[in-house]
This record gives sequence, C-alpha cells and structure tokens, in this order.
Amino acid sequence: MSEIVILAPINELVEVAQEACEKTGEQIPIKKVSLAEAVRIAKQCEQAGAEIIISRGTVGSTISGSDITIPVVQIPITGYDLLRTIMKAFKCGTKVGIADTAEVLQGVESIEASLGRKIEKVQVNTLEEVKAGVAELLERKIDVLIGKNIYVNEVKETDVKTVMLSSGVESVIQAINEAKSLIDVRRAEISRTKQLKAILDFIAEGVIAVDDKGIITVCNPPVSKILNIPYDRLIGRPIEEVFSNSRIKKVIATGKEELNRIQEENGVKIITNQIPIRHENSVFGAVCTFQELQVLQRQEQEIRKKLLHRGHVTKYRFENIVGKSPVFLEALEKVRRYSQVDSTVLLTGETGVGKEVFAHLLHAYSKRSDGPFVAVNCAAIPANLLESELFGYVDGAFTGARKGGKTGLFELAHRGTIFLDEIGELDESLQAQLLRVLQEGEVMRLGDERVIPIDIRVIAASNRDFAKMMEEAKFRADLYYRLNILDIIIPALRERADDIPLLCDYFIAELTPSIQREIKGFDQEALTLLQRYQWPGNIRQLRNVVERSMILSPESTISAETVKVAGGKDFADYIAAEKGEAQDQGKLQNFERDYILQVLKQVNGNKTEAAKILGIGRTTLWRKINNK
Ligand SMILES: Nc1ncnc2c1ncn2[C@@H]1O[C@H](COP(=O)(O)OP(=O)(O)OP(=O)(O)O)[C@@H](O)[C@H]1O
Repeated sequence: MSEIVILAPINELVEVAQEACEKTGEQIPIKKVSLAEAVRIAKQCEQAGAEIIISRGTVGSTISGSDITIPVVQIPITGYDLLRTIMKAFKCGTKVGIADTAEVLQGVESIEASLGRKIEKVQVNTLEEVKAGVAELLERKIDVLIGKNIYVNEVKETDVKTVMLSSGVESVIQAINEAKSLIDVRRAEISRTKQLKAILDFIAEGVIAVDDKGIITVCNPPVSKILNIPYDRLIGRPIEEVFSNSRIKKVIATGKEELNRIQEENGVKIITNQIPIRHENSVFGAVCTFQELQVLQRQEQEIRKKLLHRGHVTKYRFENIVGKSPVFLEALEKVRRYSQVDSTVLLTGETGVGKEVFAHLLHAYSKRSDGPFVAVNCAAIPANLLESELFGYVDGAFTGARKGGKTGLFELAHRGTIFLDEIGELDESLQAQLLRVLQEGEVMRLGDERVIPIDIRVIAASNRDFAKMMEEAKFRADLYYRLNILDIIIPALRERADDIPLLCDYFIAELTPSIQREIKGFDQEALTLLQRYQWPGNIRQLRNVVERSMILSPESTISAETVKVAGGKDFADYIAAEKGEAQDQGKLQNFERDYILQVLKQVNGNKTEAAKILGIGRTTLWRKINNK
C-alpha cells in the first residue's frame, strides 16, 4: 500500500485529485468514499500500511475524529477556490448565499469587498447547525446557494440553484505536499520514540510518566516487574491507582521535584524520585523513577566491597621472599610469629630492604587476611592532605571537599590492616591523632562529631632513627612505645651479601617475561662485584641493577663489565673509590717496605735490632718486607 491515500467524498474531487497526481507525478491511490463508510475504509488503509490520509470537509474531520492513529490532512478551500465558485454562482443568479464556518465566511467577505457585490452569509459551527443555516438562507430568499456537499443536499427539493464549493488542483497539490512533509516528521518521530523506548526498556529503574491530570502515559517493563502489576493495567490509569502513596499530583501542582523518598507499594519498599515535566513555564506532567530498596542496598554493598578491596590486597606470600642468611631468616621467623597476634608492629630498616613486603606478609598470614590491607605512605601524601586521607571527611567539611564526603583510610582498613609507611614523617598534630586512634580504637571524620569505631591492626615502618628523633622532640615517645610493641629490624642487604646470588636468580626469573630475553645469569666475577657493593638502596636498588643488566648485556651471561655499566654512577663511583683505596694501600705498603729496608741496611741486616728500632715484632717486620 502506498504511504499516502486520498479519500474523496465526491466525484468532482476524485477528478481534481487525479489531475493533481498527474501534475506532480505522484502515484497516490484515490478512493471515493461516502460519509457512512469513511472511517471503515480509512482503517483498512491504515492496516494495509498507509501512513497518512488526505481527505476533505466533513469526511476528513469524521476520519480524524475516529480512533484511527495515522494523521489526516485536510484538503483546504483556498481563497482562489472561493473566488472561482462565487464567480460561477453570480453567473447563475443575483442573490447568492453561503452557510459555512467562520473561517470560510471571512474569505467570502474579502472577495465581496473586491467584487463590490453582496453575498448572504450564515455562520455554521457544527454539523447539526447545517440544516438551520441553510433554512435561514432560504428565508432570505437566495436564488443561488454556494456550498459543500452537505449544504447543497439541503436545497435539492427547492428551486434554488446550487454551485458546489470545492477545492481546486492547487489545493490538492498543497495537501499532497503537506502530507509528504508530515510523513518525514512522523518517521523521525517514530525512530526517536523507538530509541526512547529501547532506553526505557533497558534501564533497571522503574519509570512512569503521567500527564497533567496524573494519568499514566508511559511506563517501562521494570514498573510491572517491581510492583507486580501487569503492564496493560498501567497505561491510561490514574497514578493513585498504582501508587497509593504517590506525591506526583503534588509535584504537578507545585512544580517542585521530590527526591529520594522511601515508600512502600504493593508490599515492596522502593525509593522514588518524582520530577515535573515543564514546557515554557507550565507543568504538563511528571515523571516518577524508582528502584527497589533491597536491590539498591545489595548493589551498594557490592560496590563498597569492590572499592574496599580494590588495591587493598596483599601481594606477597612467603614463597616470594628470597633469603637464606641467618639474619634474614631470624627476621622472617618474627613475621611468622607476629602475624598470629593483633598487636602493633614497628618495622625498621634502611630504604628498600623490604619493609612493605614484610607488612604484606604480616597481614596475609593473619586472621585478618580476608579483610583489606591498606598501605599509606605518609611521606608521599602532602601533610595538609594526609589528615583528610586518613580520617575522611563529611560533606562540606572544608572548601574543596568532595560532595558526599569521603571515607578515610582508617575506616577503609576496618577488619583489616593499615600499613603506615614512613611513619617518622608524621607531623606533630597527626602523631597526636594517631595515638588517639591507637588508644581508643575509633576515628572521627573531619567536620563530623560522631565517632566511628574501627577494628584495625596497625603496622608502622620507618628508616629513621627513632632514638634521635625522640631526643630532638621530633617524634612523641608515647607514640613510639605504642607502635613498638612488637618490632622487626630488617637487615640491610650488605649484611646478607650471601643472599645476593639467590636474589639475582629470583629477579632474572621474575623479569624475563617482561624483558623477553633469555638470560642465564651473572658470571662469577659479576657476582663478586655485586656482593662487594654496599647497596645503599638495598633490594630495590639490586632489582634495578639486575633489570638494567638484563637489558644491556650483549651475552646471555651477564659479565662484570655489564654490571658496572648497569650499576650507574653510584656503583661506578664506589668501584672507583675501592680501587683508589687499594692503590693508596699499595703505595703505603711500598713506602713502609722501603723505610724498613733502609733501617735494616743501617743495622747491617740485623732483623732483631731493626724490629726494636721500628717498635714492631720480628714476624710483622718479615710480613711487611714481603708485602704479606
Ligand atoms: N626478600 C625479598 N625477596 C624478594 N624481593 C624482595 C624482598 N624484599 C624486598 N623485595 C623487593 O624489593 C623492593 C623493595 O621492597 P619494599 O618496597 O618492601 O622496601 P621498603 O623497605 O618498604 O622500602 P622504603 O623504605 O623505601 O619504603 C620491592 O620490589 C620488593 O618486591
């Protein structure tokens, strides 16, 4: 079926419509319909796929007033149509009359003025008034009646002549053009509606829209699912029949939204948002969105869980810890034992010795291992931010505070462990606050008066000399003793040089996948070099040197030369200094030897005599002469 159909009430219009189609090149079906069958035929066309109907006069208005859903375009009576008809009427008689709507009569008036002739006019507003309108014209003794079909029919039995008022070809072309642009608009509208429907169907929230009288015009599937009401019992019903507690009418009346209201409907607890729909300052409906409270709470718990544990998990197990030297094994043994209790631990050791690794282990092997592990580097966060990071804050606590407030790290560590690295960097005020947290087991968010009880284990770490800091009053003694209930001193790498080959192998295995090179290991000379170095940056520095050596090495076995390059400036300086020291030592030894030989010469080679003069034993003298 064509997208446009013309339903014409009279033969004359059928002919005009055919002419219009010929002129425009349009292939539009044209059907002649009587008023009685107009709606039935229009519906048939709709079912067959027509998107628009063009018709005229009473037939047109009857179709558009029916329950048909496609639009009806009326063929207009233009001024030109009127003029043509009036001229024709004056050729048939002298007293011309017309009964029609105010709009048509207005057109007649302007033609009367330009023709300088009078036409009898009666205004008709409804179909029921047609008979009376024509009767009045007859009383005024007209001899010609201008009118559409229904008017002309009224004077059939009289002597009055009739001229049919009908639309010309231009009017039909105008209607066809209007119908075509309406189709474009309607298609765009349909695709927009489909898109909106897809969105509404997809979202999990229930959405209900009502008109200005509170009648439901739109709702999505979750509405019937959440409230357990069939979809077809929702559209077209007053909102209060669905929502006993609805505030929507109030929202429409006041134009004010109502947000986050908890209410119960059909035995289901829901949280609703109701907002007015406005257009040019007037409210013409409202939208209500809602969610099931239980579902929302479940989702919130999930999110909280994810947030809490994201990045707050331990990374290390005993299997990842390398070291066999007695000093190191001693420290590891302490980790095993301390992980079983809840007391605060203070980890000390130089930078890069593995304090954080130890803190992870203490948590991973404790009964809190299912809870979060929150690591805070007190030196990495600016002092002015650290307090709000640790304690959190409430909405509007300070300028720049995030809307909705923020959970502090202490709270995030609830039922888990908080690792306060570089604790020696805490300023005085935070030291006092931390002491309170440790003593009371509770925190208070910034800007809040409520205390939040927390269950956390604290592990602190530092590479600072606490004795010196306390002496200089830079660290509170009471806090130090509160933290240092259990202590673990992690040895520096230089104190366990025996572990260096093991660590090198471990790092080569760990780094091979990312570097993508088959490296066998370090040769003996390289290992000796690595074991001689002082490692101020400890394991972290060693790991870096291993990584660089793996990248730089021309062979699959890393040589001492590569290590020297990979070690960087510090390493090179150290090696140079060591070499320099050895040279100086050699010079000194030679100088000593020359001096001893000179003394010996003076005493004619008498070693006992020479040893006496020099104040050394005979064996030492012998050793020094032989450079042993
Ligand atoms: N025993 C170990 N076995 C294997 N790798 C280790 C070991 N100890 C430390 N590491 C590695 O050494 C690096 C430094 O460790 P970590 O960050 O724990 O040191 P730290 O003492 O906390 O340093 P800082 O004082 O600078 O914070 C990390 O890459 C870690 O994986």
